[in-house]
Amino acid sequence: MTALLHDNGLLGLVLFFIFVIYYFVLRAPNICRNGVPLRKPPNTLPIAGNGLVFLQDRQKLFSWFVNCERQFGLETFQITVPTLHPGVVINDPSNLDYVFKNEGIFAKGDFVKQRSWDLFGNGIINADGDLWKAQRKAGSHFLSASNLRVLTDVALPRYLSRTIDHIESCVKNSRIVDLQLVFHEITSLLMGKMAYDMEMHADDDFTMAFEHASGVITERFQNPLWFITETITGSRFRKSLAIVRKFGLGIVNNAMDDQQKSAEPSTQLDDTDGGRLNTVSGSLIQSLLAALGSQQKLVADAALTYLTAGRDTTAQALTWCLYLLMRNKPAMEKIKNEAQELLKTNGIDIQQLGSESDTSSAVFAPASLPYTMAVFYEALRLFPPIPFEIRECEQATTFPDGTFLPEKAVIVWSLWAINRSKRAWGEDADEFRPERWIAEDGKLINKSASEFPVFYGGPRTCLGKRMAEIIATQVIATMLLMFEFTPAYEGKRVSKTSLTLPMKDGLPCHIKRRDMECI
Ligand code: HEM
Repeated sequence: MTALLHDNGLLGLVLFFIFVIYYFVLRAPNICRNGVPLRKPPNTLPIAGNGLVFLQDRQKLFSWFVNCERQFGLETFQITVPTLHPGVVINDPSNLDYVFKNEGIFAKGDFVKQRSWDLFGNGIINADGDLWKAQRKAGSHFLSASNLRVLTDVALPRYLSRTIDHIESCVKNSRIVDLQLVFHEITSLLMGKMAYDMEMHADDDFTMAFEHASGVITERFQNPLWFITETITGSRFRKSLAIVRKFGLGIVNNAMDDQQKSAEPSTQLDDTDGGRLNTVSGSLIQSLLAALGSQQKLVADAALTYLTAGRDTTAQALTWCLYLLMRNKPAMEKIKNEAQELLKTNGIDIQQLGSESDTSSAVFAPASLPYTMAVFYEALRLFPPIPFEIRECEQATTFPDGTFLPEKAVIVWSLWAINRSKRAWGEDADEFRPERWIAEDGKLINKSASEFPVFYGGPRTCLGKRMAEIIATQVIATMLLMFEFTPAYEGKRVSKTSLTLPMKDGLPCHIKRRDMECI
């Protein structure tokens, strides 16, 4: 088809569109519930279907999903997009639960894989079967309880202290600080050291290239003709991919060198902080190498997928969290008071906060900071780091609500819209109200994966939820005890096009050091 387009220009294009319309629109079967075709969103066009909706800017697309959720409620509705198999949008938790529990039926499928292949290849997010199992096992080892203890006791205090030094020097020089960059730097240092034994930074060439490539991959999900438009507009994308691939192979080569160097295991037990961190350093990439063998490209795909899964999502969640807090001073105060009380109860001197010898990490655990966790969860609700999910039916099936899905049907759900459902969250669903997460006994309310699917669910549930929660509580509590933040921008912030939810133009802030004597 592509050759035809190149050789015969306009004629090729016309034939191509006829083919598309015939194959994907006129031939497309209607999806039914109890024998009745599903309803379609208003303004669905005869041939273009809902294709134009998906070409819109992402904020408009988010709003479209929210409006549909408010109009259809739990009812599953049909969407059609030229070049795609028939699709449905789901909002009903019982359907979501069915998807989570039947991952053999609902796979990423060709639709997702074709678009994300250039960036993730066979990395865990795209992999099925044995390849998925091997990467999941390697990840479970990396995120074991003992490694997470090294994260809380050694790695996070170390990198947090470095970040605080950086913020303090900006404060002294009255410089504006981009908090998105700050959080990205913390998670880059953490993941770089613990997962790959590498020094990684938020503003290195690799990160910039990865961000650009992720934006282009997302556009592929919105633009049905991406494979044509990219031949014209894709030169920066191809350069970015080359940088990302080179970086991925670099991680693997380093790890292979380390493997050879440490072929003779040391018999000395090093129980210092540095020693404990060194035992974890590179543990993810080493487990991936052990699990996947020496296929360098595959190991590099796996490593890069873990990097975006863990580093970007967590940094973005923290960014939106601080964005919401700056608009809600009482919530900031409550976090500060909660953290301060905890330090007092445990006899920890507040003056040592943020130093290399800071021991607050031992007490700043998610379970001890319910209000801080409530704020984090409320930020995840309003700004889910993975705002959309797409799956494809590997075989025909029927949802619990009676919707029959033929093989290859595409299932879409928008976390952005589900998390703003007035039916599920009340009339104030659009508002930031962390208290909705606190039960009468003061503990955090637990929601099932299908009610609050930000970390996915079932066998493929997010492996790093605990890691993200630990990082969030420590970082938020420490930062709010030490500093006051006010926005250095006007109006609202929005996200930029990406597979995840980075904030467009960052989160520039004025920061003031709190007088710790007076706290
Ligand atoms: C707030 C932070 C985070 C959020 C909201 C989040 C959310 C998610 C979601 C929605 C998925 C399913 C993605 C899909 O398959 O389409 C996922 C998968 C995954 N996440 Fe997270 N994640 C977070 C942090 C982390 C961290 C810190 C790690 C650690 C490295 C991590 C590792 C993974 C892995 C390995 C998977 C793939 C699981 C599988 O397919 O078996 N995530 N995450």
